Amino acid sequence: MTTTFFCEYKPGLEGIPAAKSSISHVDGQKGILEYRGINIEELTKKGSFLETAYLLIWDRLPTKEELKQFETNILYHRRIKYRIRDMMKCFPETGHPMDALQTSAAALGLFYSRRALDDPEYIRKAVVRLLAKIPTMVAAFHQMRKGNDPIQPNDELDYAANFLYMLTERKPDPLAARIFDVCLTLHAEHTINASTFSAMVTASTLTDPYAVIASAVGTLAGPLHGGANEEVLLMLEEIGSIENVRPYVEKCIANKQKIMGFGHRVYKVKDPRATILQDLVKQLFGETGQDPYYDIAVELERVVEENFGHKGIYPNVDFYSGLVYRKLGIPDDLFTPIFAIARVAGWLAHWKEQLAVNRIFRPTQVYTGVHNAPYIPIEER
Ligand SMILES: CC(=O)SCCNC(=O)CCNC(=O)[C@H](O)C(C)(C)COP(=O)(O)OP(=O)(O)OC[C@H]1O[C@@H](n2cnc3c(N)ncnc32)[C@H](O)[C@@H]1OP(=O)(O)O
Ligand SMILES: O=C([O-])CC(=O)C(=O)O
Repeated sequence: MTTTFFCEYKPGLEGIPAAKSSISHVDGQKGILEYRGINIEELTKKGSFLETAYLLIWDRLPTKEELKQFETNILYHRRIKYRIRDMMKCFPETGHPMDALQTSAAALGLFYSRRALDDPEYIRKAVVRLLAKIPTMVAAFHQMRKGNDPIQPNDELDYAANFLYMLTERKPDPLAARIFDVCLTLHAEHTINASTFSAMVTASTLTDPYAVIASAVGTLAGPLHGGANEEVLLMLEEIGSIENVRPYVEKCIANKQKIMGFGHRVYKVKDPRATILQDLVKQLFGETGQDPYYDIAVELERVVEENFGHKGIYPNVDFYSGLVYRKLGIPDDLFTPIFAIARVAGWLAHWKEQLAVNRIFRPTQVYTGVHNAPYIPIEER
């Protein structure tokens, strides 16, 4: 029997619509990103991360009372069960925090997996629990791998400030907390990227939301996606000086090696989030002094544009974020977990949207193997 294919096979599903969504929109030619129609520049200037999460998940900006209630609910659920802490204590301290996060997010399902997906209250609680507990789990693993007890959430601090506090046990200064909150808003959502697609595929089987988030965390970790933010700093260190930028780019061209933090499936101009993040690094110079890696990054952007601009290869969101986090005193291997903390908002919005119109994802493939192959007994192979 022959199978008819109605559309051309596209590696990486480039340009193939796999869903309808009203959550966010990217104009890759003009460099515009909107969440529920609101431009990202506007949201980062005027809004907060939790307000943005509410907007993404419930399709409108919250009223003052709704936002207060949402923030209070999240604050109330920030602690994690001692059994999850004990489980995390057994993780190898040399393990990557993204692996620790994926495992811990999945473990939440052991406690809360009722799967009442048609119950709005179940959905609301899952949203609150995941947004509340993921940062606590990231910070707890960070403390425990250093041999410390986890630092309990501080009820006087908001979402962003509390995360920074749980990393250091020091209340961050208001500018640092505000900049971190802007970073979370910037990373909260980005249409049907790889990790969101992963979340949607997992959601489409009607499994529990903890499995949805765990699968998305695993996908985000890769160096072609969220994991690139950590790789960028390694690359800047390897380059080491402004003079080495051009030889480094030439070496990448000769070896057909990707330059981390550059290129995007959708943007053919500079990612608008990279522009905002670059401004944030510069703002932090006022507080913590210049950074030699920033100068290398700027030169790298110039040389990459010179060589690859014609191909539409410009900095993406992962290029400048690590420099901001370093200025905030955050260790490099927490950069991608921080991306995950923010992206939980977008993943949950897509989970909810998927459930409303669900049909299991089950694409087709172009079979390239043989037929009627003989079974050769093991002694004859
Ligand atoms: C949050 C995020 O996920 S943002 C992306 C983070 N990832 C990175 O920064 C890793 C580096 N970038 C990349 O690997 C890619 O640009 C991706 C994965 C982001 C997008 O991949 P795709 O859309 O599949 O583009 P693809 O890899 O096919 O590249 C298209 C062309 O641009 C080139 N190219 C793309 N990105 C880069 C790069 N960073 N450095 C050098 N060349 C690049 C490719 O070599 C290819 O060239 P060719 O047509 O001559 O063969
Ligand atoms: O959209 C993409 O493919 C990757 C990206 O920038 C994101 O997930 O933020």
